[in-house]
Amino acid sequence: MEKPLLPLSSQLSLQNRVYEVTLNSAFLSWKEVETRPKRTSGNIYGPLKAAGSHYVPVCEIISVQETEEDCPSTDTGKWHKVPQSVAESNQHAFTVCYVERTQKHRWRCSDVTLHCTDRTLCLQWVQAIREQLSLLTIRPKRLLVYINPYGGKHHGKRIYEQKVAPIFSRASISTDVIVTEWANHARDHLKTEADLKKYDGVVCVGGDGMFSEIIHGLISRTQCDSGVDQDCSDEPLIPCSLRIGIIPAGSTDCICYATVGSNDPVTSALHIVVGDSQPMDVCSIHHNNTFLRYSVSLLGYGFYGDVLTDSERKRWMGPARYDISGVKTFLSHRYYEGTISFLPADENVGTPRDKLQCRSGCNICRLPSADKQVSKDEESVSDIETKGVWKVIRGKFLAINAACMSCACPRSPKGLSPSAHLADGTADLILVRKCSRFDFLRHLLRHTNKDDQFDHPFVEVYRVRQFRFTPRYEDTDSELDLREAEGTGHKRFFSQICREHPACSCSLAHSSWNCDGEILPHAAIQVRVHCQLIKLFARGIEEQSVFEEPYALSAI
Ligand SMILES: CCCCCCCCCCCCC/C=C/[C@@H](O)[C@H](CO)NC(=O)CCCCCCCCCCCCCCC
Ligand SMILES: Nc1ncnc2c1ncn2[C@@H]1O[C@H](COP(=O)(O)OP(=O)(O)OP(=O)(O)O)[C@@H](O)[C@H]1O
Ligand SMILES: [Ca+2]
Repeated sequence: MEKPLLPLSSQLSLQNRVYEVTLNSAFLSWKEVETRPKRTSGNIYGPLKAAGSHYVPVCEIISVQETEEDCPSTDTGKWHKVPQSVAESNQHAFTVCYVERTQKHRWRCSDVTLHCTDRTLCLQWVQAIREQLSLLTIRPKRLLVYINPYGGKHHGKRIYEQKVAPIFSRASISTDVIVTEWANHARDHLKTEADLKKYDGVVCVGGDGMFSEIIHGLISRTQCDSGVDQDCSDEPLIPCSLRIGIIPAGSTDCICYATVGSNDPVTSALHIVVGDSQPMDVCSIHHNNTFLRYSVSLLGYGFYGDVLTDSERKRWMGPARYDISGVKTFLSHRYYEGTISFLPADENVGTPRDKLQCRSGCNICRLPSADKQVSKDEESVSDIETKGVWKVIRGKFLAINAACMSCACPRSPKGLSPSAHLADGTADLILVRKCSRFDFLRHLLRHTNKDDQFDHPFVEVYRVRQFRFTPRYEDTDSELDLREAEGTGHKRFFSQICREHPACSCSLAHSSWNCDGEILPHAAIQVRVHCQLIKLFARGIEEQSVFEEPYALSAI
């Protein structure tokens, strides 16, 4: 058959009606054609413009296939009706499966079956659409999939088999699937064993912890292959080339929620199929000259560290463990003392308190950042950063949180820092100073509604590129306190501090860092944001209007 020329246009039938169907390099469209008599022109029959017009961008078509009439279709198992009308009296049809947007940023597979007058025309349409799809080279063809069978409510395997695998096979994506057998199985496999050249991407089925395993495996492998020493906190890291997909099946799923807008497995699978790409910042965390971990979502000391420590003992409860531990930690009302020093970001990346939220195609994330200027100006990242002025804050805190992105999740739909950006090379540092239980509750409540959680006198927030934290008990500047602690025992040391603050009923204690849901072994840490170190199969959260009025005719 000859190569079909574009635009291709034919009158095809759909549900007993005739449609003008057109394919060009950007869209597949079908518009109803009426064959009722034109009143103004007597007995002449002619097409009238009908209301129902549909436009599907070619980049959102998942697949096309010839449809066998009067027998079950191969992938849906549904029986097609025997054509009744004159228009459908022929048996030749093809089905186009495409992305449809529904509520709350969710995507669904939708399909349309168009009937042709003869088989040649039908094959011409199938060939033309397949040819356009083959030009979309950004789409993955081969994926390496890791499933954590124990994440969230332990539904990972079922979610993958029932909801995701059928979509991948419809889109002709081949997969190698590994169901993990122990914690860090996926990380170590990626780091040392996996033949990454075979794949166009890596997919994890699980929660934020499982995603963390994948990035640790991929980032370490990339640095190792390029001879970069991860222990050296000043050395720039090499970005990973493989994209990562997340099929949410965890307890928080904040990385999926904040990059796609929902925690729906079908939506995530479709973002993978269409080959979306969303760069993302990653924080590296060091203790002196030892690399500890990477973080992409929450790095939290104090409240969120304690919630995590307590919740790890309650893993058997599933996602509810965080709420139980959250209430318990809230009631214990512990505060922590220490010093935070940080390098503020340039003003052109906005501030955590502006209302500019990171959305699909975000302009802030497209700005050249200090990190990206490095190759142009032949100046190292550390040269640029040392020109900045470090700020130092010492005090008593209920929580110290760093969010590399919004951390939006079902528990907090706008997240810990609603205006944080996915790929701007900065993190938002949120300091919640010691305050009453009631005030802290007001602050927490604002994570669940539209009110500004930073609009409290005891909350400060800074956009930073690097920061350091030293808890008071490790702070060499507090030598007097330390000597006192050594000489008389920690118990007396802490009780003395509490006596100094009789008005507040909180108690001073040591906490741990919650690093994307993992506990860090050190409290004194150095953190640096690496701009766009990884890429996800996502596009950021789409503006609401994109799916409310998908493709207004005036825009085409
Ligand atoms: C009054 C209601 C207040 C609700 C406040 C909800 C704020 C929720 C903010 C969630 C931010 C999640 C950031 C993402 C962190 C992930 O990298 C990590 C791994 O998945 N998840 C967690 O650490 C899991 C962290 C989960 C934390 C849950 C905290 C729940 C606090 C409940 C306090 C209730 C006080 C009630 C007093 C009577
Ligand atoms: N086969 C396995 N057996 C035990 N643990 C595993 C296995 N595979 C992965 N893990 C570990 O399970 C932990 C939790 O997994 P995951 O993040 O998928 O779920 P979650 O903790 O319920 O969700 P979230 O991280 O979103 O709160 C991760 O730290 C991961 O390293
Ligand atoms: Ca960021």
